[in-house]
Amino acid sequence: MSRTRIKICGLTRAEDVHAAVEAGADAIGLVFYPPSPRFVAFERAAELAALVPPFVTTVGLFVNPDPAYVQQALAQVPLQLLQFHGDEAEGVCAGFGRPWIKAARVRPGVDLVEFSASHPSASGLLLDAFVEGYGGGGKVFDWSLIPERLGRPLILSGGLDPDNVAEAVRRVRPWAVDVSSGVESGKGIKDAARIAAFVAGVRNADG
Ligand SMILES: O=C(O)c1ccccc1NCC(=O)[C@H](O)[C@H](O)COP(=O)(O)O
Repeated sequence: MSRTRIKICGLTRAEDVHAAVEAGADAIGLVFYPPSPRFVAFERAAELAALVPPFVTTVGLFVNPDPAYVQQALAQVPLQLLQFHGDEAEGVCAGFGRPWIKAARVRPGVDLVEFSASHPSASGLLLDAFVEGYGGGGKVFDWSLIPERLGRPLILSGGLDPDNVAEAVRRVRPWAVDVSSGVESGKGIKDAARIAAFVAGVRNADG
């Protein structure tokens, strides 16, 4: 079994990028959704992305973006992967010539098999809890709603933190986990000790 990959999302400060990389994160997420408290403008995002070493992936997160806005981001920030966290259709997500993942906002009644089938060229599916305001809500969803086979890499998110991530990894065995608020001391302010504890929890579950 390969190790569980780890993405730390919603970074806004240089010290948080360093903390994530030092702790062993595989990816960092930059939020390009202006209403979010974790939003970063392109200039700032480019500064943060410049701190990311080779073999750590920089992910750009969008919510129902105007395609021109995504193109601007790609022109100004070295993003290796796009994350669509709204209601974007396959045709929109696939239109940028970059690998992308699609977030499903999970609540009872959501058909994840159908959701997966309707985004066939996504590199992976990120499962997040349904919250008002799209994401980063720190809410856990019922993991038993995840079907046995979704046919593509699964990124588990939604309310993960240093205390519950080991159990989440053991129960779901996702390809990767994604965390934002669970490693924060305030909205958009990451806590280095919590990031390190989160990574340790994942490694503990990996065995
Ligand atoms: O972080 C935000 O503010 C945000 C806003 C709109 C859509 C998505 C957003 N964040 C998503 C994430 O940070 C993660 O991919 C994931 O949802 C985990 O969030 P959390 O439950 O806070 O750990």
